[in-house]
Amino acid sequence: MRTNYELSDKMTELLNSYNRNSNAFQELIGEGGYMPPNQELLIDAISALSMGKNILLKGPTGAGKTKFAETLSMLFQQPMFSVNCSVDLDAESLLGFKTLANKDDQQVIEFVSGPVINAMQHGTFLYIDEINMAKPETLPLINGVLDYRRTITNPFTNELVSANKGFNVIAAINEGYVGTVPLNEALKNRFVVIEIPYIEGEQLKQLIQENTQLNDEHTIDLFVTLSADLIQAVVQGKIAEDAASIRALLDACDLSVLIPAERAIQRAIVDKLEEDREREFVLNLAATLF
Ligand SMILES: Nc1ncnc2c1ncn2[C@@H]1O[C@H](COP(=O)(O)OP(=O)(O)OP(=O)(O)O)[C@@H](O)[C@H]1O
Repeated sequence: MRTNYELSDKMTELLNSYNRNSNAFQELIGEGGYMPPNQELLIDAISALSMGKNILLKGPTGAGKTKFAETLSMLFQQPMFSVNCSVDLDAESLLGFKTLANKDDQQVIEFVSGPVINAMQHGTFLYIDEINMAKPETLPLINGVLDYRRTITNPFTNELVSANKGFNVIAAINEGYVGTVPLNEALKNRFVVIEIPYIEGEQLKQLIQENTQLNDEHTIDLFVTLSADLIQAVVQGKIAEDAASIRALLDACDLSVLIPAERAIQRAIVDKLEEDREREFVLNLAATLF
């Protein structure tokens, strides 16, 4: 495989174990904490990053996109600088800013690098979360960083910065979420897209067992069923996407250890919904299960 930088020993071990279909592959992924819904998703993300391509993790809220990025950063043994996008994101929060500093009793102007420049210079991963929350005019600033050039002329210092070996970009997008804007085509074009769906069934059961304090198997099974029903209701347009978030489900599982499950669901899932009919729908669902 042609790579833009040498794979770490751990990566080589990982790909070898995958090729041999060994359990070591599962164990290595397990260490990072992300539970992939299928192996293709994992292999495709690892392959793209190994070849120096940017990946765009696309999926609903609380589907594990950030967890996946952290797991990839662990697998590649690459620290990760992060940018959280919002409408306020500007060149300074991406690239850095100038400030006054004291050097040898003299005041000098220093440039403090932001996450993009830091990740490029250190040759590490850069995670851009909620990439479609940024104003459309902001991110094109880093188009050159994201394509074959892997460079940027820092507008604050006028220096040309080139990415060091190992620099890679992982972005996350939650399409259709309130406040998001469609991703600019030129920007989207610079990524390989990896869809991140919610995990379900046995995998979700295992995630609940490993990540919450709930250990009653029957109750866990009910939460797994609740999750499947919520996902279906989202697909049918009956409730907002947030209702099916695995993050919220894990909170409900935890709370149900100390308070009744229905109330746990109300606090963790129902009360975040905007409309009465959505809240009623989920409450009814919970009442039929618990
Ligand atoms: N497949 C999964 N494997 C491991 N953890 C998961 C998975 N899906 C969800 N989670 C858990 O759900 C919670 C939310 O995950 P995370 O923050 O990564 O989601 P996200 O997709 O980045 O959400 P958002 O779009 O809201 O930022 C975390 O506690 C995470 O561990």
